[in-house]
Amino acid sequence: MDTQPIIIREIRLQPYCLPFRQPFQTAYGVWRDRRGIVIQIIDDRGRQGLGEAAPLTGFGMETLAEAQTTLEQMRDLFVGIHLSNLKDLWNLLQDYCHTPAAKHGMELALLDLLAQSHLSPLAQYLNFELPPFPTSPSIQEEERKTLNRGIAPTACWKDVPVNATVGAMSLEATERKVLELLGQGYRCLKLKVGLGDFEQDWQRLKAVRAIAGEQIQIRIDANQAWSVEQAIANLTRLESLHLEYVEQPVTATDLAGMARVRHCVDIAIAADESVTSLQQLEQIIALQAADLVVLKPMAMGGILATLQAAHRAFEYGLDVVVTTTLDGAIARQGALHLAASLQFSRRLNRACGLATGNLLESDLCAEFPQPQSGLLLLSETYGLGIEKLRNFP
Ligand SMILES: O=C(O)CCC(=O)c1ccccc1C(=O)O
Ligand SMILES: [Mg+2]
Repeated sequence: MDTQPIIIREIRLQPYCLPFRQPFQTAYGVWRDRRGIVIQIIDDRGRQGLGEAAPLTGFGMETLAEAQTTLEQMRDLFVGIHLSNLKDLWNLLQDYCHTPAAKHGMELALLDLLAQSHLSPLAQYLNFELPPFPTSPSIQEEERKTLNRGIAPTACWKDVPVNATVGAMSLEATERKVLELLGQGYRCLKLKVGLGDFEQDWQRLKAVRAIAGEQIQIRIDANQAWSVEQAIANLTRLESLHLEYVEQPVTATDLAGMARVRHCVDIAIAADESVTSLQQLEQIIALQAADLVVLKPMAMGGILATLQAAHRAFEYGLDVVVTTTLDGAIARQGALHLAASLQFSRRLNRACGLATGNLLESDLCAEFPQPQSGLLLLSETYGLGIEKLRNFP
């Protein structure tokens, strides 16, 4: 194994703008495109590491302009630096916590290089306990079946169960979308709610359960839209639909309110916007405000901080779901490697929110993994596994 340190020779920054296929609607409003910055690092041996910084409103992240400024500062400081391991990388970036998207992007490009220099896929590099990819098709088939039921009792990390993401849309459009997604083999659907009248959400969710049947998991995301009283009333009404969980029913900062909702309704509560740092996770634990946490590497300031938070959550008995922030292919691939490495530790056993690539009209690279039967497959390539960038605007 190549244990020589990597030496940063050049850092390139390239802004991008990727339109959504259809405007994506959440309780935050309508998103038409996704903007960010691609980070390309060349090391002394000519290898390329790729990262992506894409801040998003509502998750305590910096603005795009701030991310750009921070990345330019890093570019000027980091050329010539030697890195041998995760600890070096952690130390290099620990002062950049106030610009989580920029930190995420730089970290990911360096993780890509470190994993390549260790001749490992990133998921494996993140967790050296990981065995080589399972190669026997029979084993893979067995594991696939098990994963489709939402449990991962055997040591499989080659593919990750994912949920389909459905924006807030009309009843008819939701029904069409759900049929399409079930046809593609998804076993877990996540619907955005909380936009207008709860009556509309209720009709939509009832229709989705009727179409999907009881075997499909349905999770919903209110993106902070409800008051504590509304959340209790709405979720009580939804109990009969046997939802998997509700994400962020109330304001992110109202952890006591979220704890109250959790104690009043018979549906699992997931903290999302409420957890963008380890400190916030500790508060959620202290107040018993959630049953599980949704972790977004872009909002947490990188893969390593998310890994740390996930282990903390598991330690306290909270489930974890890794999701993207509707990013380009580079950041999605990073989140997928993280989810795979956590899945190997056998603690991550819920579908992750990583199947967001198809919401975008174009992407950062020509080819990226497509979910198959509700699973995202990892490639065996070293590092992040993205070889070729597309020419993007
Ligand atoms: O979880 C998913 O399916 C996709 C990720 C997602 O919904 C999301 C994407 C961008 C910003 C916020 C959120 C969210 O979960 O609230
Ligand atoms: Mg959410």
